[in-house]
Amino acid sequence: MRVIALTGGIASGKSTISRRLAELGASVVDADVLSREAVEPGSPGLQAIAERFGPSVLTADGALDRPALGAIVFSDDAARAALNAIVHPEVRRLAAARLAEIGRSEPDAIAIYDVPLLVETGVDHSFDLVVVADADAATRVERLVTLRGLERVEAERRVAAQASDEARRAIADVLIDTTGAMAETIAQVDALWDDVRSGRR
Ligand SMILES: CC(C)(COP(=O)(O)OP(=O)(O)OC[C@H]1O[C@@H](n2cnc3c(N)ncnc32)[C@H](O)[C@@H]1O)[C@@H](O)C(=O)NCCC(=O)NCCS
Ligand SMILES: Nc1ncnc2c1ncn2[C@@H]1O[C@H](COP(=O)(O)OP(=O)(O)OP(=O)(O)O)[C@@H](O)[C@H]1O
Repeated sequence: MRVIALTGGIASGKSTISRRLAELGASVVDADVLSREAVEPGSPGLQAIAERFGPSVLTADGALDRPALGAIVFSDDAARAALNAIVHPEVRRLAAARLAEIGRSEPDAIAIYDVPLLVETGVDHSFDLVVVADADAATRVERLVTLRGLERVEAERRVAAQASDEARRAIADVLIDTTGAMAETIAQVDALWDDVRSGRR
């Protein structure tokens, strides 16, 4: 099995890329999905969050109130670091387990680990290739405002809570420019897939 890490800032187009790679035959593991599993009702992660942030970050039925917690952690670096310290070790554990499972059941698989915070959490050497979805910060803010309905200030906070474009480019083996037409993103993904399948990458 080969494991390709796919990273990029918020609204950079990672989902578009991983969806296309899945269509082409890759097995995708998504850190955002795992981070939701890590805080399911009844999980130690959710309990730790409730202890650190108090009952205002829980909904009436005891689940995580994501907008409430987001409002806290995207405007407070210390709060975000505390949340990361609770959630990220569990995400890492779940990702390792999922990838190991894929490796066992499909030894020839090309696995994609879609991980928004690869720079922030530290790149180790377990990836055969690092692919970065590359859209500049201004484009990402614009997408968050126009496509996801965030207030501009909120969008800017989220972008500022992440690594810089330069830091992500510095770890990239392959850059996919996601600022053009959708078809151009797809064409770059298809070319990458051909390179990986044929061993050129
Ligand atoms: C703060 C939370 C509750 C907000 O939930 P919400 O549903 O609004 O956002 P969602 O989880 O879908 O994340 C959307 C995007 O925000 C960005 N983001 C999320 N968490 C963080 C973080 N801690 N630091 C920087 N960016 C982040 C990522 O680009 C992510 O793809 C949630 O993001 C969370 O629990 N974050 C901590 C876990 C985490 O780091 N997840 C991201 C990668 S594993
Ligand atoms: N050329 C392009 N390539 C990729 N996405 C594009 C392009 N042009 C516009 N978009 C839009 O930009 C948005 C990118 O969002 P997407 O959910 O793919 O990003 P993401 O990196 O997965 O975000 P998040 O970190 O929030 O999970 C989508 O709404 C997509 O339709």
